[in-house]
Amino acid sequence: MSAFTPDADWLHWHLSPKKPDFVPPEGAVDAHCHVFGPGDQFPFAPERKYTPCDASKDQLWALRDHLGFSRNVIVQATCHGADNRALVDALEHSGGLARGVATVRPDISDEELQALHAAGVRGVRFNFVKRLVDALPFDSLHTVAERIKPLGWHIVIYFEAQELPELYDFFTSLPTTIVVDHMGRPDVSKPVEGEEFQLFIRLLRENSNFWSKVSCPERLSLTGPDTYDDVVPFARHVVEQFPERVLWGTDWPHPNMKSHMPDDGALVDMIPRIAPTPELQQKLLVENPMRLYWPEEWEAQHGA
Ligand SMILES: O=C(O)c1cc(C(=O)O)oc(=O)c1
Repeated sequence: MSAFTPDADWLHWHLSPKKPDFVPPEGAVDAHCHVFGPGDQFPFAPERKYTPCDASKDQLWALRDHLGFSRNVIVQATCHGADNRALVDALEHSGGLARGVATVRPDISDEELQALHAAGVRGVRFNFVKRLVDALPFDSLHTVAERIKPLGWHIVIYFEAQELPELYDFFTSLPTTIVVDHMGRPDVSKPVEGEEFQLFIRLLRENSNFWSKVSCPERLSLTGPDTYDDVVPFARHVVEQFPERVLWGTDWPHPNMKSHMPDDGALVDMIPRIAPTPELQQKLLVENPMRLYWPEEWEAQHGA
């Protein structure tokens, strides 16, 4: 029994996802997923904006194996605030098959940063989605960016498309590799070639340090769960334009989904629609995440 009761409208993650028809290439990485608690072991943060159901590391490994993936990148969920204990515990019990993205405050000590690095953390997340966090001032974020840069870490940013014009200059002032969550959450009722999404494309085109996750059709789609058809042209465009700078993830356990809970196997089956060739699939699922999260291993096998 968890010490926490999930929000009344909380949707539990899918308990019996289908076995995907698409078989991921050997060594595929689910590069965006979370662990929640368990709450009685790793309490949710007092400042959280939602209380989820538990989603443990062992449940994540079971999903990884079921979907035919080999590794995970676990992103610190906002319900844990800057308390990275659940993340670190998962990384330390992953047998080297998971790496992490943490949330840190500007006053974190060098020792704490080193301990996160030793556990497998390779990035920090800056969240600009107002329903999820109280925003930190840009100065603090710059301080964090300068603190983590010497470790070779990158920054993951989460924002919604309508915020990009205002945040654009701040984003391009950051000094590391930047990974954008969920394609910057486009409004998919607007055209791929329209002004809003093209600003995001410009961000990637003009700044070679920017990467994108082509994840979360379940959050972005307006047409619904069967095929998520309306998201496909956006994701495919990004994969085809920037094949060396894209990542894919399940987003399990899908925090804050209200309309439905996706079947993770069906999400995997979307991959060939957004990355239609074996070459693109290999980059999206293996080469790119390995270069970013396990560079020493990748370079030892393939050269820099
Ligand atoms: O859209 C969301 O609600 C959401 C939340 C979180 C989180 O709470 O960390 O992470 C995500 O990737 C997406």
